[in-house]
Amino acid sequence: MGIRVVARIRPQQSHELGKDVIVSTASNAESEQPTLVKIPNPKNESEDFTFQFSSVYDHTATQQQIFDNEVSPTIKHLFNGFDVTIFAYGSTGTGKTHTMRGGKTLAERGVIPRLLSGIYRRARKIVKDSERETTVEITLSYYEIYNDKVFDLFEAPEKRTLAGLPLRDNGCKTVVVGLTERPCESLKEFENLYDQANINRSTSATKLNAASSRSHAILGIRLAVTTGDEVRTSIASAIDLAGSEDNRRTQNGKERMVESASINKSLFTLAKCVEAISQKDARIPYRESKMTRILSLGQNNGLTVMILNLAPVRSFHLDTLSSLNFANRTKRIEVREIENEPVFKQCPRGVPTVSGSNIRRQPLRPLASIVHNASAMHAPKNPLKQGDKQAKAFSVYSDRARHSNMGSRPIRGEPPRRSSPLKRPSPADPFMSSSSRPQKRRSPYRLMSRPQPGISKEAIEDIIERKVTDILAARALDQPSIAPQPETSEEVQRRLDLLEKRIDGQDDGREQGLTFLLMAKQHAVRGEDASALRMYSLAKDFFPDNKKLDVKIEKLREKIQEKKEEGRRKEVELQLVKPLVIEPSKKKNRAEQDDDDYRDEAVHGQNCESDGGFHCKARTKKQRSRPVRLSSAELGNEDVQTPRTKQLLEIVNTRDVSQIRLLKGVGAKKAEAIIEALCTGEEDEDELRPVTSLRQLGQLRGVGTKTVENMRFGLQNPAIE
Ligand SMILES: Nc1ncnc2c1ncn2[C@@H]1O[C@H](COP(=O)(O)OP(=O)(O)OP(=O)(O)O)[C@@H](O)[C@H]1O
Repeated sequence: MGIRVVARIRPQQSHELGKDVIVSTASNAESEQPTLVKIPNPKNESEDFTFQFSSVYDHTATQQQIFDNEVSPTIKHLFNGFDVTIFAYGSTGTGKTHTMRGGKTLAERGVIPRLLSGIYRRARKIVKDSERETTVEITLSYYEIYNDKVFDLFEAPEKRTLAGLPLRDNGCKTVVVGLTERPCESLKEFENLYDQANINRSTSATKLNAASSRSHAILGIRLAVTTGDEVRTSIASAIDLAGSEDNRRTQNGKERMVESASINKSLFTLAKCVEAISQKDARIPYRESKMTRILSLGQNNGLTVMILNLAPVRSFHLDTLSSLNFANRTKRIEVREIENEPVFKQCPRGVPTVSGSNIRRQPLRPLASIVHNASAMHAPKNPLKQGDKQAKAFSVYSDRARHSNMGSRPIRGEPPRRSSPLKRPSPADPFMSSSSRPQKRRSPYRLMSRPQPGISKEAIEDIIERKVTDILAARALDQPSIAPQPETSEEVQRRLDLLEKRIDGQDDGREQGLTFLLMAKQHAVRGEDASALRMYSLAKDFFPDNKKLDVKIEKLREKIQEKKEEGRRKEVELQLVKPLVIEPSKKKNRAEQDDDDYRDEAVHGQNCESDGGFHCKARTKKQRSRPVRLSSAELGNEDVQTPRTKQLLEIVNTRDVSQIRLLKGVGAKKAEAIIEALCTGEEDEDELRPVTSLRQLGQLRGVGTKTVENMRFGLQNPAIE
């Protein structure tokens, strides 16, 4: 079954009234509902391009209509175990967020709140009709991809790390490591969660949209329908993509430009993926951006609806044309109409359990028939109404019934799954395919037996890999000895699983280990020592001989222990000593410290003449308010450091935004940039490299000598202490 692409043309906005409307809709001879979008050829206005989609909605379409016709029919399939993906695509300011999220009034609510409302309604009905024998559990995750980094929208922005959440490949799909999953029992609860999370989403005003989404937002709704021992799980993904931007029109400033470049790059990669899929290329460049890595690897194994948002006016002409062309290619992608296998609560080992992190999905692939028919598609199949202008042949494609032979094709490394039982097409259900019989399962080896002329090297490798995986899977199923013993503890079982994966060569243990290391570092940077220790311990499974890791774990344990003891000691002290007693001695230390600083600066000032970049002078106490110029010795030499330099380096090496941002001339943004510069290139190592000299600090991207001078000078400010 193909991706269902529907177009929605938004109304003119107040500032567009009186402007030239160039996008129109039309119906073809067979249906009343418009299915065609018309737009003039920018090079020859007397000629129209015509694009055909499953449905087309003009400015009069209501939120209710879009939901009832395009989204509501997917709900029952979701409850039958099919994954559903609904995404809005279009250039900035065309109505994606309006369509997906919508407004606050009942009538203005968008696809997402309505979808949740429909899901809860159906869930209640199922539970009631089954007299509570069937239960439905709904869990939510919500994240954004901002500047190619993944951030959990259920977490407050202060908790974000610079690098964002890491991605991990898990079989055929990419998962976000460490994403919050929130059980959500009612629509009310959802509304609260969703509203709160949307505050965390990155939006800004641009010239083209007063509340422009600067990120791609992905809401995952996981459904687990349990009847007796059987659990049927499926996921609905509702995605509000950020809009592509022509920066000649946005007049974006520097920061918006960086976001815009990232948005455009990911959308360009999405377009390249779609192009590669429809060209049947062996390599689909989904790894070139996080958004495509997450999306193209999987959300499409089931039902997919793309809502193409368009603006009607001329100022969007080229953007609209480009979106229409993209949508035209997208609708040719076939996705497999396969439901998720139910699992059993007490399933034997070897049967995959379904959870957020291990549901297997598949990359988008074109059907052979689609490419085979590509040339036929170049000519419009649906005659236009009389009087309509003949469309440009190359831009019109028919959406009419095509069928897929892929429904029953087994997924690599997985037992064959049932294809959709929903086969009879009906106008009320746009997702039913044309065949009325359930498709037969096909042996995974059948593909192998047929000679395939002109087969590429990549295809051969792919077949070999599939064969090896099948054999390994078959072998694993034949080996009762590896079934778990009932008394095996969870921890032992986990370790056995990891070991088994490594022996089978099915998992790159190093990659997973590095992910744990990276997370450990992120926790350590945030000062969350206990979580860091847990992550390091998990990483240890992958690097059992790494002595450094042992030392790190040991040190962290000691640190946590010390902290605990310190805490206890402080508690006791607090009970015994008045806090005010501390103040005078603290002040005295500060004064002593200042004196030391001046003495050090005076000594090092003697070496200044040879330093081309920095000049320092011995100063008297009266000159304190002027920034201190630094000697080359101080800049580069780890041994010659004043207490203040040491203090500065210590602060920087905490990699703690809250501390670094307090330095003079730094602020939150620069602090983040400094930490990012410190973390760059460390992903593959298991050691944090400290900055050991001011010169090194000054060489970090975005810092420079002036900033170093300022930061160091600012240490006189008592606020730092
Ligand atoms: N169908 C519609 N009816 C009424 N107003 C609409 C409609 N579609 C969009 N709008 C209005 O147009 C403006 C831009 O819409 P929206 O913010 O949804 O665009 P967007 O595509 O999400 O933009 P960006 O990619 O920049 O986030 C908003 O003020 C929105 O209310």
